Amino acid sequence: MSSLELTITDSIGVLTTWTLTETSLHIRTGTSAPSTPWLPLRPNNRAVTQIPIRNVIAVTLSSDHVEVSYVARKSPKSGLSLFRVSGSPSKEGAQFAEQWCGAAMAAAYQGRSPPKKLKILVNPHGGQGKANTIYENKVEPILRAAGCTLDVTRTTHTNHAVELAEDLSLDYDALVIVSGDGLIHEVLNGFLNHAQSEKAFCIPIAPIPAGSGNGLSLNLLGLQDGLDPCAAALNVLKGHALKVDLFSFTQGNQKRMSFMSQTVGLMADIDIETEHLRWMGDLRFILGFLQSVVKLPACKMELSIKVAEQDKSKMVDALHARRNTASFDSPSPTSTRSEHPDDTPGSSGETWIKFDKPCLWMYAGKGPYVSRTLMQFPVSQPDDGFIDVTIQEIVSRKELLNGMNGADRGRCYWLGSNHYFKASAYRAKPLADSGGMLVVDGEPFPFEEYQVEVLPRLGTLLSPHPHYAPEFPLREVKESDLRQKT
Ligand SMILES: Nc1ncnc2c1ncn2[C@@H]1O[C@H](COP(=O)(O)OP(=O)(O)OP(=O)(O)O)[C@@H](O)[C@H]1O
Repeated sequence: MSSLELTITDSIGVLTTWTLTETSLHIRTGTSAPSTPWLPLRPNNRAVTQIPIRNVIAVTLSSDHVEVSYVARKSPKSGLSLFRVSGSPSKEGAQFAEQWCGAAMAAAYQGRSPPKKLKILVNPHGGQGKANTIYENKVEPILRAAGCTLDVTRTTHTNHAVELAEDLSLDYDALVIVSGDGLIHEVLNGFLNHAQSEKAFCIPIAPIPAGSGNGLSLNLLGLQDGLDPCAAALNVLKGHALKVDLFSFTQGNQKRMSFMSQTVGLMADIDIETEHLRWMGDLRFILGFLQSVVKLPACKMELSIKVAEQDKSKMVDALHARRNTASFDSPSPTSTRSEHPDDTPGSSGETWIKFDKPCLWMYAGKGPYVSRTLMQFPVSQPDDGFIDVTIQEIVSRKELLNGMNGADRGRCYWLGSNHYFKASAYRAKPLADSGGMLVVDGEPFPFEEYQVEVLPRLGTLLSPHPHYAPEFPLREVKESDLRQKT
């Protein structure tokens, strides 16, 4: 597309030029000045405002009035906010203005339409208890500017989201969840019991970070945007459907869904024991970690893991290969039954291994970040058909603290005492004399025998990228370096 220029007189009578290119919208008032991509337009500002086209939310034309809504940063380090700029095209330009607005919307949404009908769940109890304010002040104005129809429910009790998801109408374009990871867990479990379960799992879920860990949002949007509700709202409008593997979690005769993690041992203790510090946001996990290191509790359990890969270098190579070739594809219903029913050891080149040494923790899951401070699964991929299973051997307090330095960049991946497997299934059995906790997607479960199987590509999320956003830039770090340079 060659650039399209529209001349507009703004509300205070200043002549401006709006130039549309394939990648951005430039708004020039008066003489040009150095381009400042993050600068919002202010009256009498003579600079050029350069808006990435992805940040444009709506372009409307009514009688002789053109309005552009977009998100931008007030400063390079701040989060995104909603801005509007408007004015009147010259009389001769009225017809061209219509053409220009159509082209701008087509560029802004890459030829697609913004979602029309959204179901929104707001959990007033999530994280620091600010979900309502976050939704009303930041998210709703952006979704309204894009012309979406919003059907909002505030959850009133635990499992309310399960009940809502069980009966969810299938005609929503997306389900927006203003909370943390716990509410997403509830929604997926509601879908499991939906009368048209497979279709329900095709409704794309978009998280808006208003919980404590917000792991899913961090994994979809990255560290800079993952905790920014406006960036997450932009993802609701612009994200593509990304198919992700989910997990079937079976305990006794109870089957549930898990999408993010299961953990036992020290990491589980932290999650539960810092519950009352929810007001601290994700800092509660660091505080909990330091408290737990003093106790250094050992966890005794028997693990059987159906391993497909355990070579750490090969897993990194596979991750980078996937990032280079990933693309979006159209979602199709996927069976809720496991594709790995065959428990025969060695089936499909996979081998069951046993691990029963006491350990500090076992953490299994999908998505690099479980919270901003912990990249627990750096080589995780959305739909490789595997769950990443990690086991931290018992090490000294000093070694543990050293090893966790750089945990936000996945540095402990390379620790020799951190066993890392790509698996299609695993079973965990707590040993009789051991008390302990089991946490699934951040929620407490009975510390009893359970098993997990991967359900390939069952879930659907909205994502700006066809892969997880966070990068794992660390190549192999020598064990000695891990010990010394911390
Ligand atoms: N109105 C409510 N009152 C009390 N609890 C609620 C209410 N609505 C939902 N819940 C419960 O709040 C819990 C916490 O929600 P969620 O996990 O989304 O936030 P979080 O724990 O702060 O974030 P994260 O899981 O990202 O750390 C969920 O288990 C959910 O069942």
